[in-house]
Amino acid sequence: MTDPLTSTFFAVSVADGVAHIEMDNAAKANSMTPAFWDDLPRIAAALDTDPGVRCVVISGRGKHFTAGMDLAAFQGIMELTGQEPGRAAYAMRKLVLKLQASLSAPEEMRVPVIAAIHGACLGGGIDLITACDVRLCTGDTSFGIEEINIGMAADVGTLQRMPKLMAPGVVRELAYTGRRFSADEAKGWGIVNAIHADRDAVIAAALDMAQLIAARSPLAVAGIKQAVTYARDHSVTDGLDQIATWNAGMLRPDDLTRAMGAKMKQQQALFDDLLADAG
Ligand SMILES: CC(C)(COP(=O)([O-])OP(=O)(O)OC[C@H]1O[C@@H](n2cnc3c(N)ncnc32)[C@H](O)[C@@H]1OP(=O)(O)O)[C@@H](O)C(=O)NCCC(=O)NCCSC(=O)/C=C/C[N+](C)(C)C
Repeated sequence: MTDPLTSTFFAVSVADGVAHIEMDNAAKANSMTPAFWDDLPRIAAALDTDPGVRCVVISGRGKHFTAGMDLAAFQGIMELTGQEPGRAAYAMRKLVLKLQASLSAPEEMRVPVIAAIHGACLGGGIDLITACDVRLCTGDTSFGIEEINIGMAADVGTLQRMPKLMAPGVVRELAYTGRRFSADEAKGWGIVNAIHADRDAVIAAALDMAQLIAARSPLAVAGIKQAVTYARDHSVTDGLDQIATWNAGMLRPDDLTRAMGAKMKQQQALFDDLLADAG
């Protein structure tokens, strides 16, 4: 059977509870080829069902995080429009839904995903990072909702998730104009948590954060991820109801005892993995 972590686009490694997914198409600025779209959901699903994985870092090899959609592949997509209009529209909708599912994969994982961003982060790159839990970047990162510059509205997550992460008026400006924006602007708007000196430093910081998360109760971390995403999409009242039900069912005396016992002794608590099939 083929290893689900094997990919022509990504290099994946797992150590001490942290998975590192690296985009590895550096010669083309990690532009998103068909292998990106096919492999990301498969890799995310495989890591998510690995009980030993407790946090994920995603980064890019080479000079850039990602230049977004591979423009050569995009030409191929456009050829669909040469078909009978109804069928072409049907096929295009199906394709966009497939691309959306790929980029929703980080959000749908039980474990947090941290994006370590450097260089260019354009177009599909913004879709990708807005589906992650946490974003860190380098001072030289250049972001852009680039789709308007190729004559289209972003359609795989940016316009839906980004206004929930920062001021909608600013998102509109960036999406309408397609102007690139800096790391300082991104930090000022709260879409990135911190700026680091260079690629090595941002990846090291992301891996350090991932280690801290990996040392926490994986059940509690999964509960937090689910609650924050639920709260984003529902009212406060519904969110409070959701977390009450979650904790009523999922709060584990074992984890509480271990966490509190270790805290009293100023030690690091050790928590059991989630079951392999816990999803
Ligand atoms: C700023 C960029 C990314 C990098 O600039 P640079 O000066 O550092 O490097 P260079 O321009 O020489 O690029 C290195 C090689 O990478 C190739 N490249 C770059 N971007 C792409 C791309 N998007 N697709 C394919 N190949 C790309 C470039 O041709 C060089 O290859 P060679 O050495 O010539 O063989 C700068 O490259 C840049 O601005 N790139 C364009 C970015 C762009 O317009 N991206 C599209 C964004 S729109 C999008 O993502 C839409 C998504 C919607 N959806 C998902 C639904 C399709």
